[in-house]
Amino acid sequence: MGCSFSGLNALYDAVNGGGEVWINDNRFRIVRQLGEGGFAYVFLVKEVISDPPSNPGVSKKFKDSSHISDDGTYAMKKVLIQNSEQLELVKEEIRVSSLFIHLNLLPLLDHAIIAVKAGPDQSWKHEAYLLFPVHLDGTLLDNAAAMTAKKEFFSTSDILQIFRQLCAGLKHMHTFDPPYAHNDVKPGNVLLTHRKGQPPLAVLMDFGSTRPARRQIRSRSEALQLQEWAAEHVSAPFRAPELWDCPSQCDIDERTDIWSLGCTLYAIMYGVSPFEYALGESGGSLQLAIVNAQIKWPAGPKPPYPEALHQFVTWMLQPQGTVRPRIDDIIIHVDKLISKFSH
Ligand SMILES: Nc1ncnc2c1ncn2[C@@H]1O[C@H](COP(=O)(O)OP(=O)(O)OP(=O)(O)O)[C@@H](O)[C@H]1O
Repeated sequence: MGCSFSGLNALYDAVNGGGEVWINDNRFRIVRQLGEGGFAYVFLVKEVISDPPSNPGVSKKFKDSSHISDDGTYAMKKVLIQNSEQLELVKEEIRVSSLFIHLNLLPLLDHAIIAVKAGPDQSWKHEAYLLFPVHLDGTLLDNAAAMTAKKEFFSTSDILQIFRQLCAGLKHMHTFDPPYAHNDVKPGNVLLTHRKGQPPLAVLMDFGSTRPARRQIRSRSEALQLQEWAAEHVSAPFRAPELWDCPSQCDIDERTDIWSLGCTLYAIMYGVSPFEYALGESGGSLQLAIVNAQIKWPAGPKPPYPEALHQFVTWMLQPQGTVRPRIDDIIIHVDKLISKFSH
């Protein structure tokens, strides 16, 4: 077994062959695949209730959670672990995901790491299973792409309400003790749920790159180490300038996320990060466009977003991290825009 199998086969192989998986004391039936990432597959699963319950109350954390779904469906992420470094990364993702409890941050409900015999040499490999509430309306990226295809756009009011919720989730992380940076804020990491008569619910997910935010860089080698880490963990079009070209003497903080937040607000409006847009079809260096904070706005009458939103994005895309606004400043400003543009 390994990456050559489809996710579903791998899962059936790994777990007793019946399309079912146990996570600690709870049994789930796999309904379908929802998505996939680098080394992960995400499935829609439905809890199988045994009669009588096999071991009631043992998996306490999950059973006590306020996120038990009405119809027993959840999202289960299966992570294929190739080596000890990946095992440590998954353990860190599990640790960090368990820290935050906030309406706009996807909670980890339960998890299990198992060892399986795999591959032609039947060597031992690890697999991790992470259980989350499911959001079936897709990510902000999926929604923006579907709308662009239909030549539709989010209203200014919906954009501000979605953005406000992301800020609320990030504020929880940025004001944690110690403060955490999400490090991968982008439309593909925001799950949306449409609600009748209300703006969509926005939930920030994927804490695989989340780390304590504050780092003191005091040498060339520390700067290079940070750049290397960022190249692997922070999506390039949304990555802050100081993570591309880090000075040998500097203090990095959670404002790397504010840069990504600015790119995300742009992408909710125009479908791509501002720096992907700046490069256009002619190509060029993404890094150069980012460190020069080269922002271009799509021309044309549609979509008709107010200039105040453009200025808001430009404010967040301040190339110098130390003078970039903090999440509290952003929230004050977005609340003002909400009262101005929402009716
Ligand atoms: N709770 C959920 N509800 C519905 N769909 C989900 C859920 N979690 C993840 N997905 C889907 O699965 C996809 C991959 O999930 P996720 O981003 O957690 O994986 P990843 O391996 O960390 O991805 P990446 O390589 O982009 O970092 C998401 O883009 C989304 O489409």
